[in-house]
Amino acid sequence: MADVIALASDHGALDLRALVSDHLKTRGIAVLDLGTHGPESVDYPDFAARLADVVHSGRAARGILMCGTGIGISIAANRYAFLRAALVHDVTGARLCREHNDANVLVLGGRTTGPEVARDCVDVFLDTAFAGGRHARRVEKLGAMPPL
Ligand SMILES: O=C(CO)[C@H](O)[C@H](O)COP(=O)(O)O
Repeated sequence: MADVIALASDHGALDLRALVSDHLKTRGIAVLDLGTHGPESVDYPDFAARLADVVHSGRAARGILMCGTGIGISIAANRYAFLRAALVHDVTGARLCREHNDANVLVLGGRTTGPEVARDCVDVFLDTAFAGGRHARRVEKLGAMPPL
């Protein structure tokens, strides 16, 4: 289901995740919401793992992750070799993470990024293609990096 976008966050980005979900649905994009579904304190690695599972199984091609800053959940997501998760704070980052890094996961901070910027970042992330060329060689090297 290449058109499905998976979403997941911890409690630090509940409002932003709801906003992003609504925005995606307004664009006609199918959303697979992986939680968290309440305000209780949870652990962001668990939600990166949920998203990794659905991307790995092919239930979603791309995802958007959020935590308070986006930092912890991006660290967690990038433990999975098939995820290229980019923590972004502006539309330039959202564009370049697609053009240069072929990022398949956008990461936003629920406590650091406002709604307008977040919506713009989502749109640019979804609408920008990987540029390939010299960047393809580098992305291939990312995928081939052995664990030490
Ligand atoms: O941003 C985060 C990780 O990078 C988390 O959302 C944040 O650390 C959660 O903090 P707290 O338990 O104090 O709500």
